[in-house]
Amino acid sequence: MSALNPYRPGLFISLEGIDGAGKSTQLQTVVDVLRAANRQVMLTREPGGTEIGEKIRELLLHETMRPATEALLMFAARQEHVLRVIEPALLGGTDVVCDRFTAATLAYQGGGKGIPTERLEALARWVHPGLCPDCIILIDVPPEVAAQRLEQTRQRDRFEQESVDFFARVRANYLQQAASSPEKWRVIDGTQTPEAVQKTITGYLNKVLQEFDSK
Ligand SMILES: Nc1ncnc2c1ncn2[C@@H]1O[C@H](COP(=O)(O)OP(=O)(O)OP(=O)(O)O)[C@@H](O)[C@H]1O
Ligand SMILES: Cc1cn([C@H]2C[C@H](O)[C@@H](COP(=O)(O)O)O2)c(=O)[nH]c1=O
Repeated sequence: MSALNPYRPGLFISLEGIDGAGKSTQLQTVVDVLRAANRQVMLTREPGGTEIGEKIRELLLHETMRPATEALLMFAARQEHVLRVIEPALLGGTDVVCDRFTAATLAYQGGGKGIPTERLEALARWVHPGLCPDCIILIDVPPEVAAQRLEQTRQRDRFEQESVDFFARVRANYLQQAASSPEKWRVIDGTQTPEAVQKTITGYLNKVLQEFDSK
C-alpha cells in the first residue's frame, strides 16, 4: 500500500524541474532504487505515455498555439494517461515513476504563461479526482544554469526555446508548490554533480520506502 494513499497498492512518484535541470539524467536512479527494493516499477512520461498522448506531445512540442490550448491539450493527454496507464498500474500494485505530472502544468502554463491556477486546478479535479503523486522530486536549478546546459547539448523544442525569464517564473511556481506541501515535495539542488544528485535522490527514496514499510 502507498504511504500517503492507504487505499492504493502502488507508489506514485513524479519528477519535476525546468528544462535542462537534469531530470532525464536521474529518472533511471528513481527506477533503480525502487527495483532494488524488489518493487515492480513502470516508467512513463507527460505529455505522453499513451498512443494518443504521444501524438498530442508532438503537437505540444512543435506547433505554435495559445497558452489555453496548450493547457487543455496537456489535460487531454493526461486523461488518457491516467485512465489507461497510471491508475491500472497503481491499482495492480506497480509503482509509477512519471516524468512530470500536473505540477508541470501549474508551473509552465500557470506560472510561465499566466493561466489562472484556479482554472488549472479545476481541470485537474475533473481529469484525475483524488489522484496525485505520493511524492514529487523537484530537481531545482537556476534558469541560467539550465539554459547553458541545453545550449551545449541539443536542438531545442518549443518549450526549450523559451526565455530565461519564462523559466524563472516556472521555477518560482515550482518552488511555491513545494513550499506549500513540504510533506509531499523534495527539492534537490540540481547544480550538484550528477553523482551527488543521484546520491541525494537515493537517500530520500530509501527513507520514503522505510516509512512505507513501517505502516
Ligand atoms: N547535475 C548535472 N550537472 C551538469 N550537467 C548535467 C547534470 N545533470 C544533467 N546534466 C546535463 O544537462 C543536460 C540536460 O540534462 P537532462 O536531459 O537530464 O535534463 P532535463 O531536465 O531532462 O531536460 P528536459 O526536460 O529538457 O528534457 C544534459 O546534457 C545532461 O548531461
Ligand atoms: C507535463 C507538462 C510538460 N510541459 C512541458 C515541459 C517540457 O518542456 C515539455 C516536456 O518535455 P520533457 O523534456 O520530456 O520534460 O513539456 C508543460 O509545459 N506542461 C505540462 O503539463
